[in-house]
Amino acid sequence: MREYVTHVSSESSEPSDSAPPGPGEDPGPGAAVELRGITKRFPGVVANRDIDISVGRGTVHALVGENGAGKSTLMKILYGMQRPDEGTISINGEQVALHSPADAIARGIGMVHQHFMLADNLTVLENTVLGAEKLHGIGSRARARVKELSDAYRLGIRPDVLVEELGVADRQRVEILKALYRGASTLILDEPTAVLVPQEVDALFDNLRELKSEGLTVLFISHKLGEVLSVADAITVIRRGTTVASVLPGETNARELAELMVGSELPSAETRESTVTDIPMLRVAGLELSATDSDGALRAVLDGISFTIHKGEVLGIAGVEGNGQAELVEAVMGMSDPTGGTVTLDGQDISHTPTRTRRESGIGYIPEDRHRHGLLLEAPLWENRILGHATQEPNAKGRLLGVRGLPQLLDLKGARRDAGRIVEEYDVRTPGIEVTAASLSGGNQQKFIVGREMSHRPKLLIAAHPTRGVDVGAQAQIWDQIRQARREGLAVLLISADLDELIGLSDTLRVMYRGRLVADADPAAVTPEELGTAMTGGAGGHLEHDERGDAE
Ligand SMILES: Nc1ncnc2c1ncn2[C@@H]1O[C@H](COP(=O)(O)OP(=O)(O)OP(=O)(O)O)[C@@H](O)[C@H]1O
Repeated sequence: MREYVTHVSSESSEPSDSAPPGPGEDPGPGAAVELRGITKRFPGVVANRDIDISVGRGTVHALVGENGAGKSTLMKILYGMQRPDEGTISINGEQVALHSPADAIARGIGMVHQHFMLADNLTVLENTVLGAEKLHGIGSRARARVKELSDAYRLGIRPDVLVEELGVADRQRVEILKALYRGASTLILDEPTAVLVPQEVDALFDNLRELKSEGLTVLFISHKLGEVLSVADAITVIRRGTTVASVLPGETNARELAELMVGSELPSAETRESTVTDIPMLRVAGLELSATDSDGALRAVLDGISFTIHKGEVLGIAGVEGNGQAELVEAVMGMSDPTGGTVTLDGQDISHTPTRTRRESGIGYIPEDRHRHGLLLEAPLWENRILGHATQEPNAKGRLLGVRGLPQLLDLKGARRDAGRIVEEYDVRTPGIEVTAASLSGGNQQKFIVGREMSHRPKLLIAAHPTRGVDVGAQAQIWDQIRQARREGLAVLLISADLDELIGLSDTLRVMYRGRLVADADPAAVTPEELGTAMTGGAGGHLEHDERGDAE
């Protein structure tokens, strides 16, 4: 295995003088990517400041840093989506100007975004060649090339399957294949493990090692420091827009990395203490929902779901994405119309009440898709303070007018003031509350949503992936906030792909598989691997399997 690791130092900031390789020529050792003195300014923010990174060809290079540190901006610059204000980009020793992703692709840069960009109703093969070639009449050459790439990198691609039938891990492999098909020799992956279960993470890392052994270069962003240490050959730490260190995984550990990222020590984890009462807060009984498959068959997406969450209890639901968790959340929030079953909140049957009423009755909601359900991306932050809470203080004033459909008067000053408070208390890194939600980094958007939802002191918090995309420091802070509220009686329905989060926060853990709750696990005893097995339909370990899936 070849390893090229460059430390950020004065010597390494010398410009590379190696000539670009000719077509088909072995590029030999050297840097696949060199970024020198990259600076990028947005109004009120310097997102990247004099960044230096050298990524060795044929290595896996990780980029870590707290939320808003500037990682995504830097990767967007390398993928031609943003132009730097200063600095140079060299690819395989040649200085380049990238005006668009097409330029980057032509230079052998591929990117797999966090939100996949595949067309559900097309096959894997069609998705792979889409954009690179005309779709009608995909020739046998394209098919052969897809198979060849899939075999060479052991991606296990089935070309004729519809993408909608694939799970998250398979979709990710299609995205990787798609980049390889376009000739990528350097792959950028943005938080690739955020949505994978442990077994899938292992499989992805095998794929990355395979790519590396064939001479490809991988550059990835991650907040999961344990994973970074296990797969990367080199790690660059970015803090407040600039590179502060480049380290070797063998010479550091997660704590040290976290300290480099945040510039201070991390809060230590809290010990487990139970605050569960015997007062039911949310009772879900016999929830049923069906959906029509692509072949026209009716399939149960919620199949007799029953559970109770008490005051002071966190009920965690483990499951591979797409097994009904999203539908369960929508049903409890009143965003869908289940065909059977009841939802009771604090003794009130809310099965047929609209979402707004449910929120007003005390449900806080951290949605899975923050862009679709959590934020108005083009609106300023203070307006986002109002979203979902337009009839509640501090966003509304006066009494209800009693006229149907007329809300209270909006209290814009109140909303502004409180948005400022959330920014302060939840350490949302932003130049102010007047900027759009879209201009915040992903992790900072998430912190704002968590702050907003916790501000209304909900009785029940529905938290879908509450710390997805946030850095380790902010994650510890959000966990503390949830634990603190739980101590004061909050009930939480927690859906998460982060098994450490599920195990660490939950008082009760259940596994969802194909629309049913199929197993119970003791959070104090179960391991992430055992949970991962149950989530993919397996049995064993510290889990009690429930044949009917409706133990209530
Ligand atoms: N289009 C934009 N307009 C204005 N500001 C922006 C824009 N994109 C990013 N920023 C700002 O640049 C800074 C860096 O953001 P970036 O998304 O690169 O951070 P990140 O390290 O990827 O964070 P995270 O881990 O939360 O994804 C942040 O302060 C962000 O608010």
